[in-house]
Amino acid sequence: MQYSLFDDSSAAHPVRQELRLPEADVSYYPNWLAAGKASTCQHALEDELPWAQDTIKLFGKAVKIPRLQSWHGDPECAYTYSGLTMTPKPWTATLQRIRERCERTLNTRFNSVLANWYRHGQDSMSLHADNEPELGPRPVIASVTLGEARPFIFKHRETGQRYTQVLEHGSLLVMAGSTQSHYLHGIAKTKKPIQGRINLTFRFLYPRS
Ligand SMILES: O=C(O)CCC(=O)C(=O)O
Ligand SMILES: [Fe+2]
Repeated sequence: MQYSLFDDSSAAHPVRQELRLPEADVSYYPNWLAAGKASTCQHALEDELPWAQDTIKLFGKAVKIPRLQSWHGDPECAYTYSGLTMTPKPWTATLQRIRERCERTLNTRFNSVLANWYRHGQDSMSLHADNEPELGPRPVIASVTLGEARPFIFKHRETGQRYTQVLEHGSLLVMAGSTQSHYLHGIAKTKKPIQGRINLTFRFLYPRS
């Protein structure tokens, strides 16, 4: 597919908003990708990735996750998520382009990405922290939204205080510092009739020693 994610000036100096969450480091970049490019990426990823509804173990029972997923990365990355060990599939052209753009905005490296496809309002992700040992103690997690806007919920682990940031089409949310130590995050179900959303969370995994 012929399109460039790099030929617009907004890529070099995207507008950044700092979210006011105590004991966290969270930034939000609205319109990080222009709407047309974000839609092109969304539809390319729908076709490109080998989406699957994976199964996790919940209290000893096999349960299908309420969304589709696909995990991609450099060959040395293997990742355990809710008891499910995944070996990464190779980067596709669209994932690689978005990865490079994230790396350029944040001046950091990512070696893997978890793609999530929330097909409708009944697809969700329960509250969790991205705190697997492979991520290290203060991971930088870059989360790109393509498609329907969904509220992203933060819940402080000690106080229980909740914060919501609606993640819009083409936006980038970055969680860094001690965010994962102090907060859980997730995407709730909704009864509203809504369109699909693809979310990409780029991570850097340290090899297991
Ligand atoms: O869909 C989202 O915005 C959240 C995804 C997420 O938290 C994850 O993949 O760990
Ligand atoms: Fe997460």
